[in-house]
Amino acid sequence: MAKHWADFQYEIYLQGMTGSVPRLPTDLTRLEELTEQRLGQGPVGYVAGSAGSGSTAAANRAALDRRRIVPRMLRDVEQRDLSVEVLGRSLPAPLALAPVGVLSIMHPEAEPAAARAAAAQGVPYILSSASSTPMEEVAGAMGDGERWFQLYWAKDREVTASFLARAKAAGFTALFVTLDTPLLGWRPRDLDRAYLPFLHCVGTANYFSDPAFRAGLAKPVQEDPQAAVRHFVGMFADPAKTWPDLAFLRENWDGPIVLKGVLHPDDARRAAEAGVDGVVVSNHGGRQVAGSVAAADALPRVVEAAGDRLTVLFDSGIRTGDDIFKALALGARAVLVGRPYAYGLGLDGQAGVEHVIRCLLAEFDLTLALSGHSRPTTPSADDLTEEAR
Ligand SMILES: Cc1cc2nc3c(=O)[nH]c(=O)nc-3n(C[C@H](O)[C@H](O)[C@H](O)COP(=O)(O)O)c2cc1C
Ligand SMILES: CCCCC(=O)C(=O)O
Repeated sequence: MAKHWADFQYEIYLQGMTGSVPRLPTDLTRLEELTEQRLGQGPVGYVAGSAGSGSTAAANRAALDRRRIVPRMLRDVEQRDLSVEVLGRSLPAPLALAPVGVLSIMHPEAEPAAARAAAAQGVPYILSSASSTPMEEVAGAMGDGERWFQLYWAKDREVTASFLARAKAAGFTALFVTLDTPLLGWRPRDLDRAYLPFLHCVGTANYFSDPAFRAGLAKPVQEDPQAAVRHFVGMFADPAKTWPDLAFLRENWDGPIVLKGVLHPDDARRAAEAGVDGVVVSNHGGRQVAGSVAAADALPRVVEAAGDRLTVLFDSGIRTGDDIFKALALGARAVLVGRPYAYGLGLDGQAGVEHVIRCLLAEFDLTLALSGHSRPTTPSADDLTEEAR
């Protein structure tokens, strides 16, 4: 019989016969608390935190929880194939690791460990341009794993051009351009501790190692790290950008381009007109606009507007296999997951990230089968019911 992601379940039980249990919980919602006990409130506050009073992050969860699956019976789900085509590639499952910056605050092995975990499980890794490790080093750790690159679209054209050239040379194929962070959101949990993580990785980080970025500094990073961080916050993104500016990226990147952080159907239409390949329906895990629409509530209208012109991906709030099922049933081709793998990294390095990927996909495989499906492309709105708010 073909290997299924769900086999992880019996692997765990069978290992139990020799007295061993998983090192981390299989209910991934428990990871945040454990990571905080291990690493303290500063780093975990940054990762767990969100904009304002946290209402958007809560709404993301509520919008997924409110939708309930209506399982179907007797539909032969013995042989399942979770693979999906995304941006011209066949992925083993509808999952990728979301770009999460400054991972050295979670674990000293940081992004390379997360990227190795993704490559080992065959899942694409989207490297953040705010990585605490230079992108070439992360790419070098990945073997032939699928490398996608996330761009914060800098004010300084030379810095953007340098990032694109470096990413291309390092073998990154798709470009994820994050649109929802032209400014950093209002994040009280970090503000109250005056905790901005960039000073913690100024010696190593991707930005600070970039020649075009360094050219803009009056003194070398090591001599005045605070000035380097000040320069970074002033230029990593550009609130003056508008839709026509996308032409610069289209001209300077040969591979697929995906716009991350689209919530309005008209923005999806503009994305299609701009000639990009996809969008990620996302509110940045609730970290940017407090009071914003829940990502899952925005998804169906974006899917409708995209038609067959764009690949629609989804993130913000995915914690379980049934969340993945719901996002696909609402029209996403695949999902990204952020915080859970950052906690897995914090608790157990590469192995912790692999644990998170395997738990999510085992539970998704079982949810799919137990709901009467054997392919991730077949769930639809007909498989869901929506409870009253
Ligand atoms: C600590 C942290 C750092 C992040 N850094 C980035 C980043 O550098 N670039 C980006 O596009 N998104 C970034 N994100 C947003 C994620 O890519 C993703 O949209 C979000 O985490 C999804 O929500 P989830 O954490 O609920 O899965 C970050 C999220 C977190 C939690
Ligand atoms: C400068 C912001 C980079 C990290 C980020 O996107 C986040 O914390 O959400």
